[in-house]
Amino acid sequence: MKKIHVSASRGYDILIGRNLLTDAGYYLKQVLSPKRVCVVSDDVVFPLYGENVVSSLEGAGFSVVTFVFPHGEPQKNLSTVSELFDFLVKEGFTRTDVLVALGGGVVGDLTGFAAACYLRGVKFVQIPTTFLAQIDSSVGGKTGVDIPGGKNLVGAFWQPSLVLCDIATLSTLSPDIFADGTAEAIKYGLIYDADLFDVFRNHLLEEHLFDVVYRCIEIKKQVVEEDEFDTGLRMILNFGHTLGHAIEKSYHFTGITHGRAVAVGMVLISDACAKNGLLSISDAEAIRSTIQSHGLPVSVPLETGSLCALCGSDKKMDGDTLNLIILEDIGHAAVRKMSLAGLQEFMGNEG
Ligand SMILES: NC(=O)c1ccc[n+]([C@@H]2O[C@H](COP(=O)([O-])OP(=O)(O)OC[C@H]3O[C@@H](n4cnc5c(N)ncnc54)[C@H](O)[C@@H]3O)[C@@H](O)[C@H]2O)c1
Ligand SMILES: O=C(O)C(=O)C[C@@H](O)[C@H](O)[C@H](O)COP(=O)(O)O
Ligand SMILES: [Zn+2]
Repeated sequence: MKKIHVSASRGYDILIGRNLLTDAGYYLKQVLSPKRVCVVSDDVVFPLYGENVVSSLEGAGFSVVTFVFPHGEPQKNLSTVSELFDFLVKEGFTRTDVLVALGGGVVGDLTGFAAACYLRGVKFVQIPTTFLAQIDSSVGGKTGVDIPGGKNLVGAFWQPSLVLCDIATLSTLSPDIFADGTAEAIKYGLIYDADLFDVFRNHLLEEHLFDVVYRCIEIKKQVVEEDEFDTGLRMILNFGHTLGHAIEKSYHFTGITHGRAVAVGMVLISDACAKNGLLSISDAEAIRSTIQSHGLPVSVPLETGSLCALCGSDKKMDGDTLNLIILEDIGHAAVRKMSLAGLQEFMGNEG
């Protein structure tokens, strides 16, 4: 097992290993001493891993209740959060009790947001079970839900108290859901680490899975420690997300997953960077073919112009100015300020 510590407004450890779920109670007890724990999960993950986690927590002396909701992005909304609040009140949860998010990014984002708000803040633990959640969403404290107006538009920065990253849980993922995580892992290579990108370009992920998970978390830790509240460097983690989120919103958060939408967003922006002379054409081609070769889409049947028009609700807007994440080279991202009309032009649309 390896450990990464994140120093943030509230510091915490990320434990990365295999078969950690069985000892979840032990690890939780090292950092927290609640009377009660609420395990929040979805209806796919809980039948697979819920019993193991609950019995480990009970074995460590915690009193455990469970809140399980239907899986999928459309459930990452205020109505599910409200049901969770009602459940916690009914169960008499107090400020010293703890929420445990067992699942993918949907469960983690929603549980973290509920933890940030319930009684003005209770502690929570992340037990991510998708590739995406292990390398990205469980780390860094961005929590939140979607509203019809846009992706993750309601949320809070609320760091977990512990992250248990059990690589063994990835064995039950379908190839499609695994590929969603690959999109975010490729993102880290593109924005921060050209050698990491080469792992994907050369199809070495399977044999280096543990190292890739570790490296992605390490990159996220470094970025978050420098800019926890997303006012500068952290924006690079949003590479491909401005258009990706617009795609998700166009599909009303159903029919395309976050990882796939980000994959398309990264290809569209890389191509635009090449057209605008910021990135070489050969790099843009390598990005497209690498993403495609990992079972991810590189286009959607939507007009880029209409996607750009949806970018006004991007959280990187500053008044009328968008902070767009661009690539200057594989491994090097930058922030470029532009208006929404400028974005249309950058993408090769006149409006
Ligand atoms: N907070 C952040 O920093 C951050 C970062 C990236 C993404 N996100 C968010 O994460 C969400 C996407 O997360 P995701 O891709 O994990 O999707 P998800 O949580 O919807 O999980 C995908 C599917 O996999 C199933 N699943 C989960 N673990 C499994 C396992 N071990 N075996 C079999 N099935 C399993 C789930 O039930 C679900 O049906 C999006 O809402 C995105 O906005 C947040
Ligand atoms: O942690 C971050 O910062 C990220 O941008 C990671 C992204 O992969 C993630 O999808 C995040 O939720 C997007 O942030 P948002 O602020 O645009 O909602
Ligand atoms: Zn993302």
